[in-house]
Amino acid sequence: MDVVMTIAGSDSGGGAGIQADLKTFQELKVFGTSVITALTAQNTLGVDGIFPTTPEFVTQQLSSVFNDFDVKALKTGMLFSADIIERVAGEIQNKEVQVVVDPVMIAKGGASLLQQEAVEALKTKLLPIATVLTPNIPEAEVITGMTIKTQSDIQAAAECILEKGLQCVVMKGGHLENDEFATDTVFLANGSSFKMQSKRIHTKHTHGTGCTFSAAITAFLGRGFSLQEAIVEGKKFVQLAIEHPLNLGHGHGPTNHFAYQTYQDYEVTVSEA
Ligand SMILES: Nc1ncnc2c1ncn2[C@@H]1O[C@H](COP(=O)(O)OP(=O)(O)OP(=O)(O)O)[C@@H](O)[C@H]1O
Ligand SMILES: Cc1ncc(COP(=O)(O)O)c(N)n1
Repeated sequence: MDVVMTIAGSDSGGGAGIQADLKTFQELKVFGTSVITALTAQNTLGVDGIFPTTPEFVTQQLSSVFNDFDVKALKTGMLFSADIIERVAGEIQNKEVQVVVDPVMIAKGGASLLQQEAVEALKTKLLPIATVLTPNIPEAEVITGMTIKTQSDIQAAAECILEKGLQCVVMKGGHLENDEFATDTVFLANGSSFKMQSKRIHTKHTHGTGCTFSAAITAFLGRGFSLQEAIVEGKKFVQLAIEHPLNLGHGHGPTNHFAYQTYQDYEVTVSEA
């Protein structure tokens, strides 16, 4: 069985973070290991508290897993501080592992999951060793310092991000104003690009969509899919998870990680960007 890893924060409400990642890994038939960067006291209504792990203990968790398992692919989610980012980058930079970076910054409820001064470490330490980055539009704006409104802004921001040395950036369109479609645009370092379009679901149950998407990409990479196949199939996984909500909690509820196995009937439209 292929082994993958998530390096992220714990969501006590189970919809995002480590919990969403491990559920996704399980559904996609890879063996999930985890390195916890912070505990959050959280539910579908918001984040009530954050208790970060010490950077030393993040390193210890990474060593324990890497000393025993052949990790094929990993993802990072909530990393919280510059210290933790530096520890993570230091531990993974010489490993033969595909690295999916979900640059988690702000939770849906508005809580900050990444300290402001950590953005520089993300850009200079983690992006150069990433295989793929999956920013939403506000995250891409913070990383590039650009304002992103149009498709040409998306392209310019993606090109700026690719200059950091990673192989691929998936610009997620969940936050774009479009009533009909949720469109993500994928840019590769070799100059090619493509669009992935799915039906926009009108629901408030989108807690953890970004975590679930990046975990699904990681699982497919771990299983040996090509980068493009892993990204497109990851989009299908998150689409089905949003489309068949569980209706849990009183706020922004979790997505449905079981849906991919139950309903295999969705086709993501892939076209030229
Ligand atoms: N309402 C929706 N209907 C269908 N797909 C959606 C919807 N909202 C987001 N998506 C898709 O879900 C994936 C995650 O995108 P999103 O922009 O929500 O990430 P995110 O903001 O980083 O998520 P999170 O806030 O959970 O970290 C993308 O593929 C996006 O297109
Ligand atoms: C531990 C953790 N990691 C990531 C998110 C982002 O998810 P969302 O933006 O859906 O709140 C979160 N809320 N909590």
